[in-house]
Formats: sequence, structure tokens, C-alpha cells
Amino acid sequence: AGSPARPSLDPLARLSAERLLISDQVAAAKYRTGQPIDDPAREQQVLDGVAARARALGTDPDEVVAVFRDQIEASKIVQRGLFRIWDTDPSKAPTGSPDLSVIRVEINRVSSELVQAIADTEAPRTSPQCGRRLLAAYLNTDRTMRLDMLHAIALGRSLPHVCEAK
Ligand SMILES: C=C(O[C@@H]1C=C(C(=O)O)C=C[C@H]1O)C(=O)O
Repeated sequence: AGSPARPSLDPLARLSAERLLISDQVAAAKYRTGQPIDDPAREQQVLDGVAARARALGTDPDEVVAVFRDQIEASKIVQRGLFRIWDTDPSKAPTGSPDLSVIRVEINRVSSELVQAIADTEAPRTSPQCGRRLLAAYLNTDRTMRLDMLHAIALGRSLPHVCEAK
């Protein structure tokens, strides 16, 4: 439970994990169609979009962009991990997936909620207690969402810029 003055970082960590779980579908779509994991043009579009959303919410776009650079790296950790699993054992490879354009609509929705969660947590993110609260949020999310090791590692990679030293 958190007071309005000290909201929990759990929703932020949970949204990051949701974004990473959608990355499984991104990987499936790319694997089936032979598209590369890295899409720098799309990454720039994501970063421009979240920066605009941050400005609209009156929150620092640079802080939001720093968090999203990590979200993108984390998504690619998941995708590379799955490609490797599927290359190693083709019987595990996906046989179907929605279109990438459809999956990206879902990613955009979660990204937008994540910007809101960043904007809502200015106080805990600038607190000297941020590191331990973020670790608690990470562990809660790992447990409640029953993440496997690949997603747990990626979630860790997605969070280092959440705490703002000020
Ligand atoms: C998730 C994707 O894969 C990569 C990660 C991105 C992201 O996390 O938003 C964007 C582009 C890709 O480099 C995607 O292509 O949509």
C-alpha cells in the first residue's frame, strides 16, 4: 500500500514486465517473417512518442527517454533469448502470431501507461530509498507474475534508470 505522497513502484515494474511479455509475440512475428530483431526506426518512433507523452504530462522527457532506452534493450534481450531457444529446438518455435503492426498497438498502450506510472512516481524515484523500493517492486513483480529466468533477467535490465539521483 502506498500513500499519494509515496506511491509504490510496483505498478511501474509490473508494466515493464507486461511490455516484456508482449515482446514474446514481437519475437514470434519476426521469427516467422525473418525480420531482424533490431528496428532502429521503430525505436526512434517509440522514444519520440514517449517524450511527447511525458511533455503532455508535465514530466521530464529526458528521464522518460532514459527509462525507455532500457525498456527497448530489455525487449531485445527477450527476443534474442527466444530466437536462440527456437533455433536450438525448432519444435518450440511459434507456428503463428498476430501481425507485428497489431502487436505494436498493444505495446504502445503499455508504453503510454508506463509513462504515466513514471510521471506518478516522481517522489519515490527521487527518494534516497528508491533503490530498495525498486528492488522490492522487482521481486514482487517476479513473484506475482511468475516470470521465467529470461524475463526476470530482462526485467532487471529494464529498470536501472527508474531511480533519479537528484
Ligand atoms: C519490440 C520491438 O523490437 C525492438 C524493440 C523495440 C521496443 O522495445 O519498442 C523497438 C524496436 C525493436 O528494435 C519491435 O520491433 O516492436
